[in-house]
Amino acid sequence: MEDSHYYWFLLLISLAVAALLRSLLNISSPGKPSLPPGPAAVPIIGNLIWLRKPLSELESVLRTLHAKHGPAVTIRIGGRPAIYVADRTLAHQALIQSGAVFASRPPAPPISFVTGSNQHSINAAPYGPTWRLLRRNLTSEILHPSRVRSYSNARDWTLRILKTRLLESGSAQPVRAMDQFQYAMFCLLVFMCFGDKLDENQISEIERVERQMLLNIRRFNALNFWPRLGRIFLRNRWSEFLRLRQEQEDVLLPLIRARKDLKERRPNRQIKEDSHKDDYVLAYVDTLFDLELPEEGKRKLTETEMVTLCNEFLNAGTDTTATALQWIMANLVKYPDVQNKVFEEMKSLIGDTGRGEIREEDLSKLPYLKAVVLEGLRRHPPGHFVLPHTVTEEVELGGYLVPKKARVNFMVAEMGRDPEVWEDPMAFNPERFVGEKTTTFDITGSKEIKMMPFGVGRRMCPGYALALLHLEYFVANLVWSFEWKAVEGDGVDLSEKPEFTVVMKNPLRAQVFPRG
Ligand code: HEM
Repeated sequence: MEDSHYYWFLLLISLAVAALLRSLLNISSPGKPSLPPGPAAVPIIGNLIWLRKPLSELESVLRTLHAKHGPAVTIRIGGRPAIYVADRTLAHQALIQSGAVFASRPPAPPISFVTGSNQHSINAAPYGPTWRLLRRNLTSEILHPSRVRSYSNARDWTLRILKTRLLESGSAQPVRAMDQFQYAMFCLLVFMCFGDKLDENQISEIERVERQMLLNIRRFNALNFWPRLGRIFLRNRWSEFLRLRQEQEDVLLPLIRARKDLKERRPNRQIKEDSHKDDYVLAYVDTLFDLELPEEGKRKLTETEMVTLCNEFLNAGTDTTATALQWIMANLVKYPDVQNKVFEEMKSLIGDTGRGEIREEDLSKLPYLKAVVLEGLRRHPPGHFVLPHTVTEEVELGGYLVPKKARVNFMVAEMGRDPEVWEDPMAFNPERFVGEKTTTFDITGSKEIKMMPFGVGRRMCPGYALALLHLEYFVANLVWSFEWKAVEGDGVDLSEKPEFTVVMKNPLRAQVFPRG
C-alpha cells in the first residue's frame, strides 16, 4: 500500500473514532492553553499537515509555525505533544539549567525498538543507570584523549587511502567527493570499532549494510504509525526492514565473535598493556564484553545488543563527519580565497620543508583552519535537530507548560543562523571565528548557546572532540595535498536535502589537482 493511502486510511478511522467518542462522552475539543501554541490537531492521529506533507518538510513547516506562534511550538504527531524550541535562550534553560529533567529519551517507536535492541544504545537509552554505563564506557575507554591519540596510526592509514583514491580519480575526471569521504570515515571508524585494518571488500560490505538501513529509515518510519495496521498493510516493507537488520547482524557478528575469541585468548591486563604497542589497539567492541547492565540483574550484553552498539558507533561517527566534511570542502571549492588562506596558513607554519602531510600536533597552531571547521558546522550542521528528548516530570519552560513525557526537540540549524547572534548568517565567513574567538568559542554552550551542532548538556554528542579532530585533520590534509576546483560550467550548489543527515542535494563534484 502507498504511504499516502495508508495515512488517509488512518485519518478516516481516527475521525470516525473521534466523532464517536465526542457523541458518546460529549467531550469538547481538549484545548490546552498552557502548552506552547501550535496548529489544531485531529484527535488520536495528530496534526493534519503531516498527512499532506512528508516528514522531510518538517523543518520548513516548523519555521512557518515559529514565525507565527513564537519561540516554542507544539505539534502532535500521533498521541503525545511534540514541542519544538527554536530559541537559543530557551534551549539553554532546558538543556543546561534544567539539564536532568530534559535529558531522557522517549520510548522507542517499533522500528527503533528493533534497530536499538529495546533502547540498549547510548542515543536511545532513557536517562538512568544503563545510559550512564554505556556512555561512560564509550567516553572513558575510547574517546578519552589518550586513547584517541592511540588511533593516530589509523588516521594516517585512512588519509593514505583517501589520497590514493583521489589520485586514482585523476585531475581530468571530477571526483564525487562524498563517496570518498564516506568510505574514508568508514575505514577509520571500523578500525576503532573492531581493531583491525580490514580489507577493502569487508569495509565496503559493512558500509553497504549500514548505509542501506540509514537511507531507507525515512521509508521505514511509516511503520511507526499504528504499527499493528502497518504490519498488515505495509507487510512488504516490514519484511524488507527485518531483512536489512538481519543483514547487519550477518556482517557484524563474525567480527564481534572474532574479537571475543581474541580477548578470551589474552587476559584483560595484557590487552590494556598491549594497547600502546603499534600492532594492537583496544577496539570499541572489546570494551563491551564485560559490561554488566545495572538495571537488569547485572547481566551481560547479548550479541544483538552488541551489534546495536557497534551500529551506533559506526553511524554516529561516519555519516555525520563525512557530511560535515563535504559541506566544508564544498565551501572551499566555492570560495577559492578561503581555500587559499587555509593553505597559506599551513605553509607559513611548516614552510617549504617538503613535508607531505599535516600532522596532528600541527592542528593546534592553525586557528584559521579551526575557524573554517566551526563556520562549516554553524552554517551546515549535519543534523538540523537533536535526537528527541523527553521530560521526566512536568516542567515550565519560558512560561509554557511542558507536560511529563512530552517530546521536546531543538532547531539546531535555526540557532546557528540566528541574525541576532550572527551577522549575515547565511554567508560562509570563517573570519567571524578568527582571533580570540576561535580559542574561546565554547561549543558546549555551557554559559550561552550561540550554535549547537553537537547538542548541549547531558545528552551532548560524546564524540564532539573526536569529530572536530577528524574534520581539522582531513580538511588540512585535503587542502595541503590537493588544490580543489569547481568543475567548469558546473558551480557548487549549496541546496540541502534531508537524509539521515542533511546532505548536499547535488553532491559536490570537484576537480582535484595534486600540489607540487
Ligand atoms: C560532525 C560529527 C558529529 C555531529 C555533528 C554529531 C552530532 C550529534 C548530535 C546533534 C547528537 C544529539 C544530541 C542530543 O540529542 O541532544 C549526537 C549524539 C550522539 N553522538 Fe554525535 N555527532 C558527530 C560525531 C560523533 C562521533 C564521532 C561519535 C562517536 C564515535 C558520536 C557519537 C554520538 C552518540 C553516542 C550520541 C548519543 C549521545 C546520548 O544520547 O547520550 N557522534 N551527536
